[in-house]
Amino acid sequence: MPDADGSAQPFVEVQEAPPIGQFVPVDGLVPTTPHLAPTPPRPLSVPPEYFAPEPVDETRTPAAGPVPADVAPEQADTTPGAEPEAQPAPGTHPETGQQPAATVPAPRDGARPTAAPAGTAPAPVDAAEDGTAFPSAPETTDPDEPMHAPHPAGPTDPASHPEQPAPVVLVDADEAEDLSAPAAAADVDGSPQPLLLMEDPEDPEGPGGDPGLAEPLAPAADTSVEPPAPGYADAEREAVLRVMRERRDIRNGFRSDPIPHEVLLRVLEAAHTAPSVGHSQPWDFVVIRSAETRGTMHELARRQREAYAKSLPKGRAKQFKELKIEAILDTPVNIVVTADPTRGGRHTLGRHTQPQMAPYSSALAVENLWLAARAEGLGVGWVSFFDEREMVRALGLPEHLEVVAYLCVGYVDEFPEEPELMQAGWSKRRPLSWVVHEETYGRRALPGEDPHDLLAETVGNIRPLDAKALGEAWERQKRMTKPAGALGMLEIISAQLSGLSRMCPPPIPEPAAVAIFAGDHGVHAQGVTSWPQEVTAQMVANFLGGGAVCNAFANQVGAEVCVIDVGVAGELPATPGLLPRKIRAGTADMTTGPALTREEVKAAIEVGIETARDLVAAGNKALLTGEMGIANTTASAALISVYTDTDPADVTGRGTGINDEMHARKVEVVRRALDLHQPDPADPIGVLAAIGGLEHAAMVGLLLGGASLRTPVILDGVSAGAAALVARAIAPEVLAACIAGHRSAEPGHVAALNKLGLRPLVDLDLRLGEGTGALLALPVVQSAARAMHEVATFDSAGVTEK
Ligand SMILES: O=C(O)c1ccc[n+]([C@@H]2O[C@H](COP(=O)([O-])O)[C@@H](O)[C@H]2O)c1
Ligand SMILES: Cc1cc2nc[nH]c2cc1C
Repeated sequence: MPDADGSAQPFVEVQEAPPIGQFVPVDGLVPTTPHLAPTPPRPLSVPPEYFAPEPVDETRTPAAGPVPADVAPEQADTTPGAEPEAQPAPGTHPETGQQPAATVPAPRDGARPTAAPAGTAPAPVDAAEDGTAFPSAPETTDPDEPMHAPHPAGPTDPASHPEQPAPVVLVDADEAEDLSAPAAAADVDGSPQPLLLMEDPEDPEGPGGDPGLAEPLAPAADTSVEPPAPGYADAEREAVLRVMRERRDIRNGFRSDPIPHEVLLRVLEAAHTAPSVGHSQPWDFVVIRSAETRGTMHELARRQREAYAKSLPKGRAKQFKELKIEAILDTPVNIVVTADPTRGGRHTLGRHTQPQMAPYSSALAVENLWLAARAEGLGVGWVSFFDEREMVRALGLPEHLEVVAYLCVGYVDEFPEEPELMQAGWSKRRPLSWVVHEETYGRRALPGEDPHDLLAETVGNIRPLDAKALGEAWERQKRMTKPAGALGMLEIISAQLSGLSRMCPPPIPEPAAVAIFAGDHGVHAQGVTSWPQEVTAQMVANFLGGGAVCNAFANQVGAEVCVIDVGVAGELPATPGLLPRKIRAGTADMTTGPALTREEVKAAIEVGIETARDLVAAGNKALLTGEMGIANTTASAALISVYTDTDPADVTGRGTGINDEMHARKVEVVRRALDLHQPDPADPIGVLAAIGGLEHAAMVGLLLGGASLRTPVILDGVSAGAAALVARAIAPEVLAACIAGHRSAEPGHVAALNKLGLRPLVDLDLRLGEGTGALLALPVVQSAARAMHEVATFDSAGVTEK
């Protein structure tokens, strides 16, 4: 198939060469399974504006030799019953030529799912091996290092192949990248971002507040005459930066050596020079050495620890159990840092409108103390497992004081290179580029760089599966004590997880979080559902209260439930667990005009990307899609009709349950909307704006965000399927991260999965949404990864191979 410029695209003639985890229906061949054979690289089918020019990176190793020889060729040789000219079916096991035993449910339209030929040309091996699934500086401990640029593949006009016949590059023929690289790409549609003006941050000290600068501020110097005040010499500056970089919150490895008085004095003096609101210096430091007092405090912390552990999802609680969270008894000195909110009297400068400036000031004293302690070789651990009032009483502190910190201080065996919580896999460091905004919130740019578009940056960081890790996964499966191919689809999933994470065995996808995006739909006015619109908000309250099916399933599998209001019509009260990210209060009626503006679509996609970032940075190793939105199966049907080129009658289902009359109307509503907008599948943002929902757009963002962070995303039902089609139109390689959790009873979902070439793991006629099908599939995915870690090899177990 020629590209827009007439040049031939590799693979396109290979029908639907499906990405990993995919099958493609082609008449005559059953069953179908995902396909992991490496395919040669091809240009990305992504709009050119998604990519910045690739800078030359001298440090990159050129792509090396082919994938282990047995991966692709064996498939071709051993596929049983193949037509002479036929290529092996996708998902054919590279070792045995077998396909998983489970059959794929036949699409409801009667088409039989079949295999597509695999692209079998050897793929170059990914040269770098950083083994880091998270994109923040995998090759360096500095998260703020400048980062690699977007994928070097040349841009390709998506309009040239609007149906995206899935010639997706599965295997990363490129290099491992530091995904925190700022992508200096243009805005997706070139439209300017809305600007918000921000005030300058207030100086916490107020004018002239620093004790060392007590004189009134001099008028600004004439820079043409006087040079500015000097900074520190290079070595001194480096020492200051080093102490900040190497400060750690220490819980392990404390020693009992006493701290000399002069050392502790220097540390407390440093704390006492901290900036403070209105120069009020609201802190006091209570130095505790007594074993009895420390014992009392240890007991208080132990009780709080238990209460916190009980509040955690099981997946997290398991991890938490392994963590040491305080060293009260292991350290010779504990220091309580307090804030006196009354210090300085009622007219304390700067505290008038912001009373919280008093404890903030004491927190700055804590940081000073911490840095000075690090420079002395002293470790500090800040313990916050206390009920503050309980602690005030236990320590006999004056009742008007606030406790800001309880610090455990002592000499240590060593200072870990990374925060202990990172080392334990509890969390990940957020790159600096995620948090620096230029002038207005959302215009992300590091100093000296042009602002970059979040969507473009995310798309630029999505990579195909890593060939080396994929090859290692197949090799390992060959050596595991089981007949080759005996784990069927799970072998494919575990290979996908290896290729995605670039690690073999892959990380076990636990803890996991389901992100439930909630939004309302203007098309509700057309009578396409029998449920009132307010049920969306009511069900959100139910999710947050823990009373919905998704909560029961999440409890069962130990996942966290995270609810995001991206467009609920009504106001939702602030509640723990709810992320208020409303872009607008429901979409407009797509039968009378566009459902959304392009800007709203982009904003909702960004909500999804940010959600992925937050959940992954918080330590989640799998993301699950969920949604809630009365009438959203109408929008899903419209999206699926566009991306599968199927008549609305074949992809419009009964959603929450409707009678024949309402169903006929729903089909006509979808048809009318498509007639009105004539959506162009090559313009995914435009498609979402015309007929999509806010939760669909946010799920697109979650998928892209998850893929860019090399984190698996388990898809739920019909709306997730619709979102995956849109996400693939934006970035075909997004499918490397996607796992179809289940098959919904909605006919559109089957069409979507067929088009995506994804095989669902669970097929139980569910039609609920809210992440339930994805949650049921989670243990299957986790089992696939765990088998790679725990199953013995023929050698190690002394089992004879055949
Ligand atoms: O995920 C599915 O496959 C699915 C199938 C049918 C219904 N739903 C849920 O039901 C709601 C939409 O249904 P409806 O009939 O109001 O369009 C929405 O909240 C979805 O989460 C979800
Ligand atoms: C009760 C109810 C629960 C849901 N969960 C997801 N979509 C839903 C729709 C309804 C109507």
